Amino acid sequence: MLDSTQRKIPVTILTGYLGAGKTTLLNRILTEKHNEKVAIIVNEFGEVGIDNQLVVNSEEEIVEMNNGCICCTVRGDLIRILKTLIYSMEKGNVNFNHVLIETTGLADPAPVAQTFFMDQAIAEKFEVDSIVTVVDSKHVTKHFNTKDEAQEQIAFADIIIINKTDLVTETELTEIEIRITSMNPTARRIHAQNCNVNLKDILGIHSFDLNLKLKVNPRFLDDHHHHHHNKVTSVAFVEERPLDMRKVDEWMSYLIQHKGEDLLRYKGILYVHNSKQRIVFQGIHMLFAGKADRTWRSDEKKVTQLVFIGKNLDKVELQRQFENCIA
Ligand SMILES: Nc1nc2c(ncn2[C@@H]2O[C@H](COP(=O)(O)OP(=O)(O)OP(=O)(O)O)[C@@H](O)[C@H]2O)c(=O)[nH]1
Repeated sequence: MLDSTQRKIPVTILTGYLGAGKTTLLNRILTEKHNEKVAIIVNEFGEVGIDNQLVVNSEEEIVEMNNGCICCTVRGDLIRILKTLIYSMEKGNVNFNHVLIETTGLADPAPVAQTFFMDQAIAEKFEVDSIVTVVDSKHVTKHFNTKDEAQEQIAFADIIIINKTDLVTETELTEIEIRITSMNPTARRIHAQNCNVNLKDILGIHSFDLNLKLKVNPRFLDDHHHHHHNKVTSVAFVEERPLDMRKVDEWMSYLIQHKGEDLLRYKGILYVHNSKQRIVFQGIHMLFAGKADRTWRSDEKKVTQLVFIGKNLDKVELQRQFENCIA
């Protein structure tokens, strides 16, 4: 049980634009050895939760929040979840000494961090350890001038993981680094591939400094957040009939060619005809990969779950194209 003499529970806020590598980092935290026992809160933008199915099996406590963006509509949920976690720990039902919040790729981290200062009960039990922002080297230059969220995530970070360095040249990487430094000169920058960072560099580092955040945003502690995600919407499909993989591939080629710019993120688990394995489907703009994942378990329902996040998404058209892929 926590009392006032005990240290507060450190909280890592994990941000990064859509597809940057947050779940990849989360899986490292869940599988690699470190001293923390981490309770995880995962928030996704689409109404169908895919990430929870891409997270490795582990004994850690994982709570999903799928009904809105953590920085806007579901901040109340976040407070409730944190209070429930404390209550469950005090009852001896769960055990953790660190909390990690994976935000949606569109979340502004400031209001999430603000939660830990504005709600007194939360502020008594928790403290922000750091804001860790994962950057997709391949796509970040697209976002520098257009995506407020991506910029806020960088500006507000304590640690910036410059990920996917395998997809860019040395020169491109230097340019990205210069740009990021100009946006946030104080954050520590770490280069990575598949977020292969030393977890000691990101967990339990006490690098969140409120005064520094107030310099970045003097209104950080004002409680009026109006964040409209720049007309980004999501479309999700859930289908129990198996899909024809050849048709899915054709559909993806078509979408990438015609809608690649607008498709910020698309991902899912596919139930494919004549395949014993789940097909995991991952896309960011024009970069798409579908690969065989684990075998379907006998105790689970085979079902396709697919989410598209982007601008100008035509739900009716996508629905028609998706239905055309049913085997
Ligand atoms: N080539 C390459 N691919 C990577 C790297 N890191 C992650 N990926 C891939 O990028 C895709 C997106 O990674 P995720 O970890 O799901 O990204 P995310 O930030 O959790 O995505 P959202 O939650 O949808 O915003 C996946 O297909 C990863 O395997 C990397 O360093 N290099």
